[in-house]
Amino acid sequence: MKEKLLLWLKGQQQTLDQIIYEAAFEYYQKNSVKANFDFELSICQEESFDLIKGKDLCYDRLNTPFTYSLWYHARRVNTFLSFFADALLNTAESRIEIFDLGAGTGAIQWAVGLIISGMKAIGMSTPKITVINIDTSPFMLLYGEKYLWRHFVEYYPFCKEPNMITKYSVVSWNNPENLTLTNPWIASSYLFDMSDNKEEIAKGFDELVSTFKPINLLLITSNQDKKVAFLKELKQKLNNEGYLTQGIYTQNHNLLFQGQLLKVSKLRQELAKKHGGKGMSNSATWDDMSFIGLALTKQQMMLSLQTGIKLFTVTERDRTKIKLSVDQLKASKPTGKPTVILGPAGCGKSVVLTERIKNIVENHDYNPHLKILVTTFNKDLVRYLGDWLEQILDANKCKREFGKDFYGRPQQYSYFRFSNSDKYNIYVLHFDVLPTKIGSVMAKDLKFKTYKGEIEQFHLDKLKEIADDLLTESKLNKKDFESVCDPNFLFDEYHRIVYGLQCSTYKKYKVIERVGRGNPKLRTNSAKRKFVWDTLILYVKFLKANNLDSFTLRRYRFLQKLNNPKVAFAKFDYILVDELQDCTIADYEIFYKLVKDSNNIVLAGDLAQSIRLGTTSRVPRADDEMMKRFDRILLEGSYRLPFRISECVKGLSERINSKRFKVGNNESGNVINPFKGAPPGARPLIIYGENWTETIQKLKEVIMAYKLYGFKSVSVFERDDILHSKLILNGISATYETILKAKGLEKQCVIWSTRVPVDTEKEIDEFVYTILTRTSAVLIIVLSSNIHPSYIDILKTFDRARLIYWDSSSKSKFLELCEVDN
Ligand SMILES: Nc1ncnc2c1ncn2[C@@H]1O[C@H](COP(=O)(O)OP(=O)(O)OP(=O)(O)O)[C@@H](O)[C@H]1O
Repeated sequence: MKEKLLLWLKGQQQTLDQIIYEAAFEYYQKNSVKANFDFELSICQEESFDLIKGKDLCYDRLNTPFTYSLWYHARRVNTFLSFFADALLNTAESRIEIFDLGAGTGAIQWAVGLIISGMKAIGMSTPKITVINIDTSPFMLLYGEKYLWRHFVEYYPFCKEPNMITKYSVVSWNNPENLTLTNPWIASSYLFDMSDNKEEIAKGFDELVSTFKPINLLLITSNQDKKVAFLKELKQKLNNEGYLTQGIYTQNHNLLFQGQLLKVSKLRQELAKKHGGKGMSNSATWDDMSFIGLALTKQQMMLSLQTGIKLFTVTERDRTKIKLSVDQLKASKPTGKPTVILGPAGCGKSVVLTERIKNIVENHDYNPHLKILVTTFNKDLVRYLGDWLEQILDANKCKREFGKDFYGRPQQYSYFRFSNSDKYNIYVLHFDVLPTKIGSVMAKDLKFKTYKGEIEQFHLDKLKEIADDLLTESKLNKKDFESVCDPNFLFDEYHRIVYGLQCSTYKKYKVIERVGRGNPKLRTNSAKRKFVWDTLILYVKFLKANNLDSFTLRRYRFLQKLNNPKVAFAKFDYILVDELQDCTIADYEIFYKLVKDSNNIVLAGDLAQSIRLGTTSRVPRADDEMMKRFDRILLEGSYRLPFRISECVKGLSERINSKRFKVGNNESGNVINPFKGAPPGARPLIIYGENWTETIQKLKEVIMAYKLYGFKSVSVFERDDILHSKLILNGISATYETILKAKGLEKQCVIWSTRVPVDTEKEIDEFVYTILTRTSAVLIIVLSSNIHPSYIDILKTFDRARLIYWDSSSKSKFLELCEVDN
């Protein structure tokens, strides 16, 4: 029978060539009209050589599957035929579910479809087969389904349902229809080829094998020394677990199909003539010289599983479904010691904090006397933390109540009250409302100013006015003092040094070490320092005289009250703070005064996202007397950022760290590293348009194409209202964002517009880094012609192999800005 089947299969060579050609031709006709088609094609062609060079191919461009199918698809089908012919002829099962991990354009599905068509043709009965294609690239899966497979079943109609059921899933498969898995086989095609995280993927693969207990396993990898060595390690492990090696398939193995794909090669040559592209004119062949395959088998009890399959760890937004990692779990256990949890953007600090609260509450068995404060510096994050707590706390044992403003409108902050409790047990409050909500410090608002921006501007204008007047009066040399008259500098100096380091007297201020403040430098005891102090004193006097305050002044009054032994406060049993990078030493002092036992303070954050305090931010250190006993926990890897984006922005995160050392703050931030099991996702996209029409047109195309990654709306950073409204006018769902509002939160598609400079001079790196690390799926960077020089410096830190230029003008502009030869 095998001979007969092989003979039938051999006869299909030309038909398969024809199908790949037809699918590609249809794709070409539909897509070659696109403005960036030529550029895309040539880059995809160039990038496909990365595979040969042993580098990672990212599979995240529109045309990647098209060029891939014209070279690799046929080879892969050829590779898989021998294995599946052996396996299908030897099985007596009536149903088989094949999981193809790293399915790409679906070569396994083709091989299996061809074999069962052949078995049918020679009169054999065939099992009913379900193929579940799982891949990290939605582009590859889409091309496999909508082009290749659609044409394939026209020629091999036996492969339609019910004989063969095909499914496609990006990254993981949840078994949405509760399919009963009776006889799963698992194939992993080139899954362990990713250079950086193959160990982690192998770990996940091992878990899959023990969960699904597949009878047949097929592992395929590129035939390169390191990858073969890795495969051998894996083989050893699986052998130890009882899997027997059935066969090793290499290029020497007798491949069924030989020679050239004539139709496909002809198309390649036509494409080369019309569009160019390195190597495009080369003929495609059926030989596969570059793989090694390993088939394993284990006879075992069949299972009836209804579970799903997870290829990578995907960002999970539903708090109840998050399975914490071992490190996260460890960090979430209350230790009876003050704790600092540090880690890069998206490593799960907020997840850990909420889990720790749950543990505390459960350890105290929802005791109605328990009093916990959860606070952070961003209103929306306060809401988010409250939502997460609501999801994981026992709804039968506590209820949430939202705070209300003066007019009774619900606010983002909330409280949890346990059953049988006559007071709030958990306070989830924005830091800026602490003085008023728990310190009874009256807010002296600027009644005539409504918006936060307006209020801030009022303070800046006042500082400028006071500094200028003082300079004129004191007859100092204007030029020498210009830098210290900058109202932004004065505003920050007041918050970060005078309040932050609690310099209540000039005696202290004149000599204090202003760690991390950079320029302008103020020598101790200098005339400049005295000038700054006098200005700030006049400013505070002005506010007091006019019955006004600022958020810093309110905090200061709160701390004064806490320091006053005559004022009694009902203290908290536990205090947990998210985004510690926004805490000054004075803020830490507030926490110390508010907690009954300083062992019960937990702080979490990331100094690299320090957009308020910049390089002055610091975590409690061993040399701070009151903070000596802090346990430090470091979490690693970002669950939020797709692998490729982490790789791209790593240089920027390293630069932020080294900058801190340069200004004398030796407390380093956390360099971002992709979480090893994170899905690759798409690389950041670079777009440039000569004018608005061109920019919006390109953005529309990109958004349409990359929606495959699952986002519905885009988030426009930073303060670019024109871009935001133009997108809305063009029917694109978009939100207008500022990083002060969005820090600590995440968005599915971030657009960073480089058109508007951020309104801070010093923390640009931290600002932009925080913007770039908000995305959980897609990042689009829109270049502009008059881009701020600091933004150019940031673009220069990007790993260029980890960028997608949308078209040639976007590429030229990027390289021109970064002064790199095109
Ligand atoms: N173990 C996990 N499994 C799956 N998803 C996770 C896991 N841990 C965290 N996440 C997800 O990763 C994202 C980032 O988590 P979180 O907001 O806690 O990170 P963070 O360190 O606080 O980020 P930032 O520094 O930006 O504030 C969230 O969507 C969260 O649900």
